[in-house]
Amino acid sequence: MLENAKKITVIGGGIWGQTLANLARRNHLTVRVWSRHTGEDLGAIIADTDVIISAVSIKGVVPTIEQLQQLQLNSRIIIVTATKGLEPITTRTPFHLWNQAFPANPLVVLSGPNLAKEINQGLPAATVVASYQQKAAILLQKLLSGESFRVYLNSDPLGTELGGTLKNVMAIASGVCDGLQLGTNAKSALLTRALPEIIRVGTCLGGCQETFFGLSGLGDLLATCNSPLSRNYQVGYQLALGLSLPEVLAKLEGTAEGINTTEVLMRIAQEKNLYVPITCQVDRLLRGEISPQVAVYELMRRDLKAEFD
Ligand SMILES: NC(=O)C1=CN([C@@H]2O[C@H](COP(=O)(O)OP(=O)(O)OC[C@H]3O[C@@H](n4cnc5c(N)ncnc54)[C@H](O)[C@@H]3O)[C@@H](O)[C@H]2O)C=CC1
Ligand SMILES: O=C(CO)COP(=O)(O)O
Repeated sequence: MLENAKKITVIGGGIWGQTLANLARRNHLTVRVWSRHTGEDLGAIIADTDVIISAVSIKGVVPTIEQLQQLQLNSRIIIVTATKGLEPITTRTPFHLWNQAFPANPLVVLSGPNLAKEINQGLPAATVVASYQQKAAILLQKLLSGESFRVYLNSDPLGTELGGTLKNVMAIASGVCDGLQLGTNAKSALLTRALPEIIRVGTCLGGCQETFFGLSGLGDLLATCNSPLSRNYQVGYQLALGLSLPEVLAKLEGTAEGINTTEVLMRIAQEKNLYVPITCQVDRLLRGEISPQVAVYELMRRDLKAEFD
């Protein structure tokens, strides 16, 4: 089959990059993983590649793009971005950054409720590939789908990406909620109010409302806010147990993107005058300005309002 002849390069040797590489290998594709620590020549690796999957954390996106720009990337190569974060200087999403750097290349966003450890165990999961270039998304769908990994198509790359990015802030809040043992009512209220906050920001930044009700929005919100496997959830949970942020980060394996996303999102919200009450309390908590208990109190004592406005 044509798809089986495709060569894939995964950039980023963290757990998500390795997981995506394994999914492609299960489909008998030729996959190489490049990370800044391997010392291998990236130019030689991508010379005959058909697809580049970027699975670096947000702080690696600009350096990775700059490195590829020096290699004169062939415009037939499909670029896939799997990062969930906001670039701190420009406040842009990875989709914007990749699109600006390589406007001639087909660009696909991959995002969904995808806790890497579960996928590595072969447990069933679903994800979304979204692109303005439908052919590229369809190819990715074929390359990565398998018995335990179901890939859906979407034509809203920005909304797909923003769902996965913004829910990380809510996962921190959810970890706090569970760490403080606030109960099921509180957790349900938090997650239900988190979704309109995500939609308010996500649609303002260009995503379609419908996308946020799908796998990459509500789906990923539920996965990350309910699982101790989520690093973002762990940040909130450990803060609620009384650890300081540096203490939490010293123990954390891998990247909790929600910490940076909260800070960037606060700047976006201030600039665009967006109402983001949950993000605001997470921000103050991460800055060490308030305790987890005060964050809850502040959310509960806000002015009373209509549910939908
Ligand atoms: N772990 C998971 O379950 C999932 C993670 N993601 C997203 O994928 C991205 C990567 O996540 P993980 O692999 O879990 O994180 P990780 O912390 O395990 O790996 C991060 C990777 O980014 C690279 N990197 C960091 N800074 C860099 C720089 N300045 N230059 C070049 N490379 C750099 C690191 O070398 C490493 O390969 C994050 O945005 C995360 O939100 C998305 C879906 C699932
Ligand atoms: O995005 C994820 C699951 O979809 C991974 O969550 P964490 O980055 O919080 O571990």
